[in-house]
Amino acid sequence: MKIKAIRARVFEWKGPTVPPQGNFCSNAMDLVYDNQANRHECGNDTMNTFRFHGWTVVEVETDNGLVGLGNVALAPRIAKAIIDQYLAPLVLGQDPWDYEYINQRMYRATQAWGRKGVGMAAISAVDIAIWDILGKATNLPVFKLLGGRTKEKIPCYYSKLYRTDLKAMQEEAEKFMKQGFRAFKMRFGYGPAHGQQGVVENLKSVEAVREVIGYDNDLMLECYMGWNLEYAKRILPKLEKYQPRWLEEPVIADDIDGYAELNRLTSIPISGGEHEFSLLGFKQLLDKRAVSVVQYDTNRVGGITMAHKINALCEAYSVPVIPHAGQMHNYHLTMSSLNCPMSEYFPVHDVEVGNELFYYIFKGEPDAVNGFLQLDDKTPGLGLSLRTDHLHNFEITE
Ligand SMILES: O=C(O)C(=O)C[C@@H](O)CO
Ligand SMILES: [Mg+2]
Repeated sequence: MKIKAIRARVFEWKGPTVPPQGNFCSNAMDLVYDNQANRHECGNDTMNTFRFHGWTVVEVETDNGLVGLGNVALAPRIAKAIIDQYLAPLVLGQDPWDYEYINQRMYRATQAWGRKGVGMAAISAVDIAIWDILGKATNLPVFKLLGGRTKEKIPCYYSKLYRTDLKAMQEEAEKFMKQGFRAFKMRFGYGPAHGQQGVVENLKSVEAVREVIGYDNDLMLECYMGWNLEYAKRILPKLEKYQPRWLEEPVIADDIDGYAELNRLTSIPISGGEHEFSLLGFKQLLDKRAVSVVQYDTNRVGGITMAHKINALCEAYSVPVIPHAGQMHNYHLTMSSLNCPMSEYFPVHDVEVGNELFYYIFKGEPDAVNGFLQLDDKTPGLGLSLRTDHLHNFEITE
């Protein structure tokens, strides 16, 4: 079997979106938009550079007619250019079963500029498509090629609860508790740029959600790189009484020593990884004990080939892996490893940040039932196909 064609298309959402509300998610840009002077630059939406309204869909085709689907949501137009200009010539003509060799070719050929960020994301999309082909070629789901079924079904945590008004957050938590979720991730809205008032607001939101979900459900706290070490050290002791399962991305991904200091500082496990890339990138995080939960995203880290290696590495360090975002490319890794206890799960909803666009592009994603996800033993490959019913809302670049 040989790879005969690779097609990368950018799907950009032009349909209706939920307008951002100020402070709905603390993030790395907060510190460059102070509260008053220049927030108008971002239309009062400091998260505006962290939207995922464009996705690159990759189709890899073999000489015996199999087509594998891959995806990438970081800098989609750049990812397409990387795939078209740099990766496709390395992959065309190769046997998809030589997936390790192919992944190494793409990774090594782009070392000068691609070992972090969109270079790795582009590699991920091609690699994911190759694994989809391998599943289709063997008539097996991808997880059966990685280690098989390690769980009867996958526990998942409800992930949204962006910072809106506290009553709305409580109603949202209530609604999804009733749907059977037993774990919830919420977003902080404030960070160092908002002073002590922001600290109080952050604590109020955690209090409000705990009030609804109680203490026999898991609560995870998402900072999305919006704090710094000083602020995190100040607020962490105040958060301990809420017993969060983890505190996610308190500082920017490059501040690995900051992660490690916080991870040693309190009883709250620090999590991260959705902005880390490659096997050796995660070795660095683990060697420094920077995180207690690893959250790579398979469509960023280097694909299924790389994620499978990172799963083994994390197992050796006894650090659990709970991949970022859920989505099918991650579910197969989670199903196939005992060291992956659960998945993130975004509900299907109107387009907002854009993580939810996955549901508008692909068919086949499992719905959460009572806080669990199921993968089918008989569905070959990833189990995804392209939807046609939302195409009218996308601008597609070939
Ligand atoms: O789901 C996550 O962990 C994310 O970081 C999503 C991002 O959009 C911030 O909520
Ligand atoms: Mg996150």
